[in-house]
Amino acid sequence: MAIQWFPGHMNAARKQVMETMAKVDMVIEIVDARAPASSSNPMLKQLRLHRQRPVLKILNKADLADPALNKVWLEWFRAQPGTEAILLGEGDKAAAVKRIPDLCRKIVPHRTGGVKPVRILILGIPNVGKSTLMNILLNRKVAKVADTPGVTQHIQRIDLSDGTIVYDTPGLLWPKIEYEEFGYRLALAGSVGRNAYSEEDVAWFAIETLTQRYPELLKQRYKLDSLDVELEALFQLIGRKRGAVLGGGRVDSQKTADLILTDFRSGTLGRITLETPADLDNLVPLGDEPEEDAESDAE
Ligand SMILES: Nc1nc2c(ncn2[C@@H]2O[C@H](COP(=O)(O)OP(=O)(O)OP(=O)(O)O)[C@@H](O)[C@H]2O)c(=O)[nH]1
Repeated sequence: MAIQWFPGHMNAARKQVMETMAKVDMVIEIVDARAPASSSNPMLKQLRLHRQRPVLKILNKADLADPALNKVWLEWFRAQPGTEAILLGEGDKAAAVKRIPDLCRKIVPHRTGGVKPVRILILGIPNVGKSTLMNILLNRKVAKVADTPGVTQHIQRIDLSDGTIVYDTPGLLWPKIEYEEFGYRLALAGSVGRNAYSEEDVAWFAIETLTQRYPELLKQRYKLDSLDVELEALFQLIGRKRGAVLGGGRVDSQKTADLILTDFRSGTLGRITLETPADLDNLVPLGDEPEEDAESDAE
């Protein structure tokens, strides 16, 4: 089934981004530190190969991500050709953001003679925290800060007082999701519209991921003695523990899903990163999965 996760207006924005890429010296891509690979735009890799632009990866919301994996991802990105990377979200964010223009001048030293300004394209998926960052960077309210994905709309050229030129783009997804788990991780992080994935499916994905990667955090938050039950039973148990119960004693699935997603997104569950660089070796592109269903149908 095709997933409706790519709103129509993003097509126009995508074309604009490709054109703007030709005018800039470098790219800043803001990714979600909780899912740094899933939130990286695959289009950017292709465009950069073509145009050879260096990139600064900003791993934002680092305060919500696993501190040990923050370090791992930082090193991993830095090992990629033409790539610098920083964490953002822990500690003094304003101070860290204000250092970004200097860092950009180091990344493109041929522009730093003072004659020509450094031109930067800023990219990031919806809800990754781009507006928040831009507001600090520009030191004035130019963009709305909101929780709803896709609020920012047009590419804006902004000239900073130090001569840097910033092209700010709307929160952007890409037309085709490459891997199923990438889509779920983005949905869990709150960057994909609610019409793409059901909240219940995303909450199930959250619990499944947590049982595998952060079982202790899951047990602690929901006061669970053991996780040694089927996923469905675990979901029900969490609903009961959190009081999401309907009149007849049935668990309110929608409310349970909502509670789990809110707990994850707010950091109440703890500092969680949904993927590691090692996971990248085991991905199966969507459409290339082994046809188990076809076999079982034939039986
Ligand atoms: N915990 C945490 N929350 C953050 C951080 N940066 C942004 N946020 C929150 O993330 C949400 C989205 O931030 P925005 O700045 O509106 O994100 P955006 O990328 O501009 O979103 P779009 O307009 O949808 O493209 C807001 O609730 C912010 O308060 C961060 O570093 N840590």
